[in-house]
Amino acid sequence: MKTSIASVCLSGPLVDKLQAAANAGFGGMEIFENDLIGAPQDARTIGKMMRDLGLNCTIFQPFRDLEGMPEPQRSAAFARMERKFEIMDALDTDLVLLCSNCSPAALPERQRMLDDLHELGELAARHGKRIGYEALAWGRQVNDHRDAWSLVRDVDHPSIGLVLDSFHSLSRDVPSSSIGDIRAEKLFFVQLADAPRLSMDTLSWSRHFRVLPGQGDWPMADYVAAIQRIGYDGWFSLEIFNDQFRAGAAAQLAVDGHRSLRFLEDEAARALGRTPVLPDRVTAIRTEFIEFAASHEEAEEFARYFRALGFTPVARHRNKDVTRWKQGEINLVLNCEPDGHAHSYEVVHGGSVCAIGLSVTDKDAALARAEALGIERFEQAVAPDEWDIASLRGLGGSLLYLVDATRSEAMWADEFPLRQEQEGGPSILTRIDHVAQTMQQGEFLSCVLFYVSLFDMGRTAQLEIADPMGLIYSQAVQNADRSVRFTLNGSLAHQSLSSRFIRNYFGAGVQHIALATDDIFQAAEAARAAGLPLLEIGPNYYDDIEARFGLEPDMLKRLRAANILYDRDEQGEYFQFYSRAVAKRVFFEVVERRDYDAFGAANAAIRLSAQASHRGPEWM
Ligand SMILES: O=C(O)c1ccc(O)c(O)c1
Ligand SMILES: [Mg+2]
Repeated sequence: MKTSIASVCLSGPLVDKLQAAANAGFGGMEIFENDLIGAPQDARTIGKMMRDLGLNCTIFQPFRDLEGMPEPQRSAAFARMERKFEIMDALDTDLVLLCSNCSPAALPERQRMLDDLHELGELAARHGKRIGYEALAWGRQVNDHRDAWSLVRDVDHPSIGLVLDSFHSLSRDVPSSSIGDIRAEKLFFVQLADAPRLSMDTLSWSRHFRVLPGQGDWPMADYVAAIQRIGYDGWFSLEIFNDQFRAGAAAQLAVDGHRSLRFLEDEAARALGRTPVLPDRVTAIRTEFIEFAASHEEAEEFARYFRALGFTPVARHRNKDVTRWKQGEINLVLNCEPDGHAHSYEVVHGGSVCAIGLSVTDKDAALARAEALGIERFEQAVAPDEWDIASLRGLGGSLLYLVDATRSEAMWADEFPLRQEQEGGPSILTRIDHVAQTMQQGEFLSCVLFYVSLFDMGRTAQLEIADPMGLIYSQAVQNADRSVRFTLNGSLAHQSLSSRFIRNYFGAGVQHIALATDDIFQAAEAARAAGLPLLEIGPNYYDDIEARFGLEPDMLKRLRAANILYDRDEQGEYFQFYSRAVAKRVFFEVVERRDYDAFGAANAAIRLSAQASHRGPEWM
């Protein structure tokens, strides 16, 4: 796939955009006229810079309001176009994007539009240029690619072709099967953007909420497959207007953009029954371990929490100051080493989760896919007798370890041979239910793409959760059997819990870990008896759920006594309680699911309120 990105997607001065796109591996860039107008370099210099960076100028855009205009606007538009051809010569592109007319003056006369496009084709041909005609979703007369195609087809001029833009097609639910009617040699250019499903006018939606393929809700692979099926082999170019991206780092967006196109190319190849271009998406079997980095002092506090939650320190690492805590299937690793990644992480963030270990069906295939997606590997020195566990750079500088599921037992036995205490009695907590990661709002979409492009995971809808100090956005990524789930949270509000976490923590990271039990009441009682500091829930909540769910008095009493939150939907019931935060950074949740698949979103606001009452130096 020939990959391009529009200059408008990226933040910063034009030359920085060029550099970011080239570094990320794009073969071309669409130059937006405003980016050029604002640049201190002239068009010829920009054109030369692009060539030096190996970037094609794939299209110059946008040109507006030409076809079907009355005089004198009509002649003025043609004269304006002729001037643009000079800029295109300097930029070294022969293609200009003509948006369907949005002017109130545009006349609803098809023959006039055909005549104008034909005359434009003649003008362009004289200058060695081509015109790509794009139906904007809010165009005055033409707002559907089928109508744009019928004009292009009937004008039948070699210099007049079509531009498809997934936003305009999919925001109006134009069926992708209609692309089958388009002749490949008349399709001059393709622009791609995904978007969340929103109900708003198409112009506002388009100009503020476009996202990268894979970050939104649309069937992008079907769209691309339909285009490839007709034999198109030209550019696929990201055109993402997004307020967050404009405020973010160009380098990161360019890397994510390139990743999104690789992912999409692979999905489209699979949809077409062609040879995939990437190794299969990685099947994560379970969250094998959570690794905490801590100073000796903070390690004691973590250890108190682990004990109170029912964990036992079962073994120590063969060479290192690292302890394996275990309960049921759950492994927590507490790392107090004086150097290495965990230590560096601890120095920056304080005692916290520095790594997550996932067991996967095929670690080598996982690494190959990660590499093809431009996901950075992490390597550090290992002693000759230690396992070199493969790891990737995850969120906020933390690590994501990948272990072959068939070898995980051998890994534990080899790496942690020094027995400590015996695990006693049946485990109350059985497995890791989900891991909650908090990040800046600007990192959110990048993180979603990381998980869904690498792993065989889907996304839930994005939810808005009311924190007493502002909205928090939350979304989960999870695999089909729900054995691995991450919830992602971000907020723009300065004083929301998410934002305070990021400030206090110096970056994005794991904010809480949810552990599953088959008996929430037993788990809550055991935690209380063991002295786990619990998050207390106010009385009004219990009055509310009594009224909402018609709970039996006895059940209500038990929930209230144990600070357990409750939810119910059409499928089942959910029970949850929370610890206070260890070292003011990370807290634990215990959940029992009874045929329930969600995360208790209605309770999140209650939890946030309870935590907000611990603001100040004791802020969670
Ligand atoms: O929002 C716009 O005006 C606009 C301009 C150019 C495009 O290619 C497009 O898809 C939208
Ligand atoms: Mg477009």
